[in-house]
Amino acid sequence: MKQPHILCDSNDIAKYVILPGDPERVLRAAAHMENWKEVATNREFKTVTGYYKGIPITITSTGIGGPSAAIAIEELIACGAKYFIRIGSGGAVQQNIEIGDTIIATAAVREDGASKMYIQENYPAVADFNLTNIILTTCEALKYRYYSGIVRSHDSFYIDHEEEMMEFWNHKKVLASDMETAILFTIAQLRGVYAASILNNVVKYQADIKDGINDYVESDELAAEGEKKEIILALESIAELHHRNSKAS
Ligand SMILES: O=P(O)(O)O[C@H]1O[C@H](CO)[C@@H](O)[C@H]1O
Ligand SMILES: O=c1cc[nH]c(=O)[nH]1
Repeated sequence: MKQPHILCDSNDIAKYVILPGDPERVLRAAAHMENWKEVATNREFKTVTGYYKGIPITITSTGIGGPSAAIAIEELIACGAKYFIRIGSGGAVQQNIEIGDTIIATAAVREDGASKMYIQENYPAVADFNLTNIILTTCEALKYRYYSGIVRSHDSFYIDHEEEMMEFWNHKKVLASDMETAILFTIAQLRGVYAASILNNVVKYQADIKDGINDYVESDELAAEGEKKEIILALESIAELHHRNSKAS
């Protein structure tokens, strides 16, 4: 049965799934795979399935924010997906994080609305330890500059107290903001699938968000390089995970 929003069924979806927000990033990531084909595109959800080092992998865009990400994730799970790696963009909440740096989330502050519709706020949004550990060791091997720790997922860009809010989370050692990591981790824990999240930093801490996003849209070289790194990191991590899964079975 085709799922109502992603317009895919279980024949279209691999066990390993990569989740960018942006549908255009799906195609840029697919360019690193072999024999891929676009399975479906509907609204913000673009799905391709192909192979990386012979391993079937699906890439689906989630769109912006928790509600659309939740729809994509639930429908992908209904199609049999088991492992999810988000490849997102984020805004730094710490001064030392540069544009294009890689952020590997261990957990997310649930400042979004969608995850609260699923379960009360004291339920933690945590990354899958095994999958995240593979990403960390793969990142070390690739020699990417990276940070690992807590991120914050939110629902609103242009609120009046954005600066104070950033300062608050800066003091709480949060690394970066995005909009989908919290819902991904929450749903994965509730449904018994495995999730991790990699963010490419596209905005310096306390820089004007709009300028940062514009730089990104204008393909700022560092941000584009950061995106390429997160794509390769996700694909290489899935290759390592698959290798371990095959040995264990
Ligand atoms: O670039 P993506 O993966 O969409 O991620 C980030 O970018 C969007 C906002 O500009 C939000 O979806 C946020 O989480
Ligand atoms: O600052 C930023 C940049 C990307 N995504 C966010 O959620 N925040």
